[in-house]
Amino acid sequence: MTKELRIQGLQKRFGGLTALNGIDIVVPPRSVLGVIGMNGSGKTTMLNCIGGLYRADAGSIKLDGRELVGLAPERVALLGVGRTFQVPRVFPRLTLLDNLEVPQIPLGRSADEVADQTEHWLREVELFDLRHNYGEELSGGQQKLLELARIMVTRPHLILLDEPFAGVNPRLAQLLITVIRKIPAEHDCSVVLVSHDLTSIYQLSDHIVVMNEGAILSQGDADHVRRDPAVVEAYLGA
Ligand SMILES: Nc1ncnc2c1ncn2[C@@H]1O[C@H](COP(=O)(O)OP(=O)(O)OP(=O)(O)O)[C@@H](O)[C@H]1O
Repeated sequence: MTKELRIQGLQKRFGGLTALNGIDIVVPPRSVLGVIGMNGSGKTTMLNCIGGLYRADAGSIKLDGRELVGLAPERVALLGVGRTFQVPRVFPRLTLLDNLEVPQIPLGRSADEVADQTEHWLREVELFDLRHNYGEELSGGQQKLLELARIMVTRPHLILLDEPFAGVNPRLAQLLITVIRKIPAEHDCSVVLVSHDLTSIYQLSDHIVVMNEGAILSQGDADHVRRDPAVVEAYLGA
């Protein structure tokens, strides 16, 4: 069952720089949260704190009441949080089949279940015909699709997508949008989507958070955020 993500008072500093300055966000079950903001506003840092790559200095991050702050990335992953990266991290020397089978090893699934999940997700991202190819043979956009499939085979409760559309050609970007849109309802999983691609964010998100210098500048649905004078000013300049 999908779980609620509740972030309260999240702070992260790097030396004298405050990258996150008291962030409060709730991501309800089966929803898509879009996160936008200028370069350096703290979007990736927030994903890194949720995923356990960075330890927050203050605040809490709870997945259905379970505190994630202080857990190692592997523990967070085992609790059902999947993560993709700005530069996709597929296994370059493994076939696509192996890329999707490896993450299922710790889950103790039967061989049939592993094969079913693998085939399902390779078809979903339209890479099944390339299943015997190596990760490194894919284009950058195909690698982003494979990376998404690789976290989805674990049946996560929450996925964190960092710039999934960056450097992806329009056809594959549209396929990514189609796949991401179905995830909450069909796979009972919430999505936190960080992107500079406002059109995709507006299309996909139930709720949008606009970050600025480590704080939340605005939040609401697409209509609210698009019209918020503070957002217009931040994006278009005063
Ligand atoms: N590991 C780190 N060490 C030091 N400073 C860091 C580290 N990670 C991030 N920062 C700093 O924290 C601030 C927020 O960075 P972050 O990458 O979270 O921003 P972002 O909104 O994701 O930016 P972009 O849109 O460019 O990816 C920046 O000033 C960045 O330089």
